[in-house]
Amino acid sequence: MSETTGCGQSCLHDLLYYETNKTLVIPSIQAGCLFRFIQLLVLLYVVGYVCVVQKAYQETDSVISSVSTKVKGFAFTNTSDMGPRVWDTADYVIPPQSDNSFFVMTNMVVTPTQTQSRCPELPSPSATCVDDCDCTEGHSNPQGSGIQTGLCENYSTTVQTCEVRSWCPLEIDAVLPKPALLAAAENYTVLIKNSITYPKFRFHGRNILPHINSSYLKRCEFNHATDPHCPIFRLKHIVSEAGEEFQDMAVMGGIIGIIIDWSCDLDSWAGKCYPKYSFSRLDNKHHVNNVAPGYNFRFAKYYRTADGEETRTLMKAYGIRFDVIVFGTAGKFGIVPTIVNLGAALSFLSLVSAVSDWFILNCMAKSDVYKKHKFTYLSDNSGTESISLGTSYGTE
Ligand SMILES: Nc1ncnc2c1ncn2[C@@H]1O[C@H](COP(=O)(O)OP(=O)(O)OP(=O)(O)O)[C@@H](O)[C@H]1O
Repeated sequence: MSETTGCGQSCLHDLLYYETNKTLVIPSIQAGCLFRFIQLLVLLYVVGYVCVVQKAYQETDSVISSVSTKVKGFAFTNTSDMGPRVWDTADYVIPPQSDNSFFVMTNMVVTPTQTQSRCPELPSPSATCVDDCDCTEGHSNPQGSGIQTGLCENYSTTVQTCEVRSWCPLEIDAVLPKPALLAAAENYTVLIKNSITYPKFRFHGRNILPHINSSYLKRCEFNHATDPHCPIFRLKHIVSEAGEEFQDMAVMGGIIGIIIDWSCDLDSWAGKCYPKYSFSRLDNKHHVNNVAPGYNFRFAKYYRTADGEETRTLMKAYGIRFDVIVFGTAGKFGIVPTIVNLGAALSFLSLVSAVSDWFILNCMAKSDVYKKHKFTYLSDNSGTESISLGTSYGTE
């Protein structure tokens, strides 16, 4: 009981007694060096990392951007389906314009003069038949080509398949042209127009920089080393910068990212704000898991024959979709972040004496002597110190 009372009293005293710092000068070169070294580390952190690297004195804003693109170039094909044919931008850019991306057709499977009629389904385990009982009228397989009529017909002299109501003749895409039909697409060029704004700082920018004039625009071509600000890019160059071979990619198609980085320091002393371009393949190109590779879709062009019958040319288009990805954060000096971050960083300075004290009181040879002088307890009634100040403890 008395022990509890004693502890309670001492806790109460600890709580109510006033503690104040006193300065203890330790004439130790070792302790002094340690103290200055930790001070230097904190200062380097504040100046080097917080101010120079992090630029914590700046306010920041995220970019808002708009993109438009225009592809140019020609390709020539001579196939049995289409005969000799020149392809220009209106033929191979599908759709003609879209948000932040453009698709360039590089390869295709063309099925001309399809009409609404009946024809035997392409041979597959689910479509082959022996007689009409194997086919169900009205049945359709999403992987198939149409709606079954319920009849079993000769597909060839050796194979019978269920007849379907569909656009006939059916598309056969088992064999893909290799090299790609529009292999010449590697020499197409694309003009990318990109306007950005940082609303907080009322900053507006364009990737067609002020020093670019129309004659330069007509002849320039982007190159990291020689023309890093030219907004016209050769497709082959984009794909090779993304680490891919254009002709390989042209066969099955794929997706490439054109990344425009507008990260800028808008302080007047920091220099101009220019876009930085980089390129990367975005779709899966995993060498092991290479199921369903590439990028393709179908579209058709519809006609009416002289006798009024509707026909169409079906295209299965393979190609490269280029996604233009714009990102960036701008920073500019602001008084509020400066005060807040500097205050937070400088509060680390209080760590310096804490770390030094710990080292001196625990790791140094005379730590017992230093401990005695570090804490002085004044007795209640006499007002004299329990350990006298000014005790000599020698010099190291
Ligand atoms: N893909 C491209 N490759 C090379 N130059 C291009 C490309 N797209 C546009 N240009 C050129 O860049 C300039 C600006 O193009 P913009 O589309 O603004 O003007 P335009 O007069 O409508 O172009 P055009 O009629 O030649 O398509 C023009 O000189 C244009 O010829």
